[in-house]
Amino acid sequence: SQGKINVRKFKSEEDVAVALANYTANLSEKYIKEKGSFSCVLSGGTLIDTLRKLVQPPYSKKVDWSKWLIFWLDERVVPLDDPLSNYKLALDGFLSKVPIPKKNIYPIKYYKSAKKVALYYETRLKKLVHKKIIPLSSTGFPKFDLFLNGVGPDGHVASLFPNRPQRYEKKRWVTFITDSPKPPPPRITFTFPVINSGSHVAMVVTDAAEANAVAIALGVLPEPKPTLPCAEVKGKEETTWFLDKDAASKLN
Ligand SMILES: O=C1O[C@H](COP(=O)(O)O)[C@@H](O)[C@H](O)[C@H]1O
Repeated sequence: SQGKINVRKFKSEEDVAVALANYTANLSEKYIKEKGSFSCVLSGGTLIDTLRKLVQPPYSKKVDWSKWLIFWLDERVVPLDDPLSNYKLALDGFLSKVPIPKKNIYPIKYYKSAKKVALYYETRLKKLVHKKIIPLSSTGFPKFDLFLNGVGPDGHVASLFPNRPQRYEKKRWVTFITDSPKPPPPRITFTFPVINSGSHVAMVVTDAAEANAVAIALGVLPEPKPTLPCAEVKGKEETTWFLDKDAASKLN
């Protein structure tokens, strides 16, 4: 079973950034108290900029960064120092600003072959589950504490796109795509069974370009068949949509 869905609407992107910092800092405190660590899965795109308040006081002071574990929702198959890399984006905009131990950051190693990159990350995750660094959910997939997801204008989430088969993957933890409609074409991505085994999922959307996708996902506009990938995201405890005025503009 999946958890409840919350929709939080804000006047501006700035207000979303503040609320997201508060929400993430509170969850970090809760999980560290309960289990001694906090696993956080980062997407690329605009999300990293929306996280900017978290690395500033008062939030940055409240968080025990030494207990954070960082993973990626998806990655572009490019070297880690390439401007298109989601790792580089997170490093420059977030990770370089807070004292998360290097050993707790799990970048997705680059190989030329997308298939090899996906296999590498899945194998790495399986080892972490075996060592009990990440727990296994009753679903048989790893259980992360928080997913911080963005949404694309076409309704994609992670690198799971509307007209691509990866969104239907049921067995693998990580899969790959070589013809992503959004550049660059080769990417790897967590699959839906992994995302939907996560405890908390934040869907962070701050652009008018995504307003239609948001309204479809939240049942205000009719769903296409098959529905959009972003409509299929549901965390085990809760899914919280953080929307600014523009992203929420088609909800009323
Ligand atoms: O390509 C990607 O796009 C999505 C959405 O990005 P946004 O810029 O529209 O927020 C992102 O979540 C994903 O991680 C990224 O690889």
